[in-house]
Amino acid sequence: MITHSKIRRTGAVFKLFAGFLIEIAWYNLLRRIYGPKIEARLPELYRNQAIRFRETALVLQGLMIKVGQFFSTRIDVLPVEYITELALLQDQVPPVSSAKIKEVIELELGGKVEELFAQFDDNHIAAASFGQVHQAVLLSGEVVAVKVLRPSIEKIIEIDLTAFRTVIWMVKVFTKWEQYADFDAIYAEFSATIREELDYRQELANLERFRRNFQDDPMISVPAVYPKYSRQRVLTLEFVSGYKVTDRAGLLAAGISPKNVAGNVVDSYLKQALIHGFYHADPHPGNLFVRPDGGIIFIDFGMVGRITDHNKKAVRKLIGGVINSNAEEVSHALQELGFIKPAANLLSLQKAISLLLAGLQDMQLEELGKLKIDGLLEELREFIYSQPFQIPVHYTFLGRAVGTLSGIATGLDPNMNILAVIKPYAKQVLGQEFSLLQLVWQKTKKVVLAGVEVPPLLEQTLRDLRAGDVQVKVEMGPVLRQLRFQETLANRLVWTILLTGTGIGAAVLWSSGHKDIAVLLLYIMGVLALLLVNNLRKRAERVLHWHRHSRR
Ligand SMILES: Nc1ncnc2c1ncn2[C@@H]1O[C@H](COP(=O)(O)OP(=O)(O)OP(=O)(O)O)[C@@H](O)[C@H]1O
Repeated sequence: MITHSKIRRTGAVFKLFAGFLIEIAWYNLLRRIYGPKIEARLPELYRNQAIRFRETALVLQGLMIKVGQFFSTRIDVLPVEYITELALLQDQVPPVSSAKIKEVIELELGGKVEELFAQFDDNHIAAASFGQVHQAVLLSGEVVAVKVLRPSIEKIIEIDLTAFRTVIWMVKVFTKWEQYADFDAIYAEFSATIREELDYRQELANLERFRRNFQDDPMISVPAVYPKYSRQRVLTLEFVSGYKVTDRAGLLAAGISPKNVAGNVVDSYLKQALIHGFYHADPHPGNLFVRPDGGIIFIDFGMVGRITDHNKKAVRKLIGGVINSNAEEVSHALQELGFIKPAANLLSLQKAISLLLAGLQDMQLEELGKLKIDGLLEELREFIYSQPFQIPVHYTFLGRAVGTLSGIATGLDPNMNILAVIKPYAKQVLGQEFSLLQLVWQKTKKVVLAGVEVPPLLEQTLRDLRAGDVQVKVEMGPVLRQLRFQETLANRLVWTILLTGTGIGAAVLWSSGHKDIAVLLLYIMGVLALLLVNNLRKRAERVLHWHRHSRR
């Protein structure tokens, strides 16, 4: 039985993540003592953590399952041991009884299920983290998929969101990971997206918008919707079927070319991102069906992403800059898109970009055509980490979609030629009469025939490189440091209140017989004390560091 208790849910999440952080701190300490040989223990540590995460998620359900499923596709974020364990969450979500599901339907649609539908299958088709899907037949004879929110899921999710806020707070205080990501902004975006997913009216509107965007494209379709049978907690859709997009053998046996299917999927995403500015943000294989003609049916519009006109313009600038090998234009476009950290040194960055562009230019046309999407993503990721880049929060979902998509596309067509797929868009998106392929060829030819042509900025960069002068780093201004100092006092006060509060709470609960909760509070108090010590240590280190610097 899934618990609705705020204390128990928050306690379990807190305990799990506090355990993770302590283990990581312990590992780091061991590594400092014993050196790199200790790294052999990492896979085991990750596997154990992932198993504990999965087990807790299956007990708590709600947001934990969603988060686990979300990260199970993020090969770019989590180690493979995590991915393998979390992937099991896709098929292990415990279902709700059909009686409970029918109660929700009857409350929402205002009638008896037997009167609303000619048939309703008590066996579910899918039990997802937030909802459950059942097949049914309408009185008019259409076969439909009825998607129903789990009972009380909204309440559970609100509790879990608060628990995750606590985890973020813990990560911010206890680790230095904040330098890699703006956790507050990610939380804000994540919670807004999650709340949208809890309203099927929103999903219906998203689906209709997607349908309109693709009305002239015969290769992309979505199920019909039945608004009369849809409310906030119930969504009734045409029942669709098709081949699984990852079933290469099945597609081949049915005479469908996996290469064409991959082309259709990638093509539809280029349209979504570059032309419509509205994309399906959860393209996992279960949400795509392949039609017998190789076309794609998209389902599940709970999570969508939007790209503003301003950003679309910047993307065009970016593509133009890459094609013309104009590092200045590329860096400005990246800046407009929010990919450059505010304190970055733009000149150094432009130099780094011009190196990258020159690398692209040096590449033969054939090599460029053979670039595989996942290889490209890997290189891009390394580049992003080594430079003053940040991934703006609203691209977190696009990043995940692209990651999942590249897995699907390369699975279907390992030799996919990205240029051939992107080519038609270069013309449409840039609004100019030219062929990307021709342009790249011209550039490559120039380089190949005339020897290495070095643009002036690159020439300077190469000189700087030799002189060891290319360094791209983030500079934190003195103002920020000042602000941090002022935060310290307020933080101390919060710490004291938290520690005393938990202590008093534990004593009261113990004396009133709630020993298990009191023990949990004492546990929390212990972790808080550890955090406080760590926090004080970090501050002391920082003060010492600044003193040393200010004396220079
Ligand atoms: N219109 C439909 N026709 C046939 N099957 C459907 C339809 N809609 C949903 N399903 C089935 O139900 C499953 C879950 O549906 P959907 O992805 O829309 O729900 P969800 O709650 O958003 O799940 P998740 O969060 O796991 O993506 C699908 O993978 C599919 O098997």
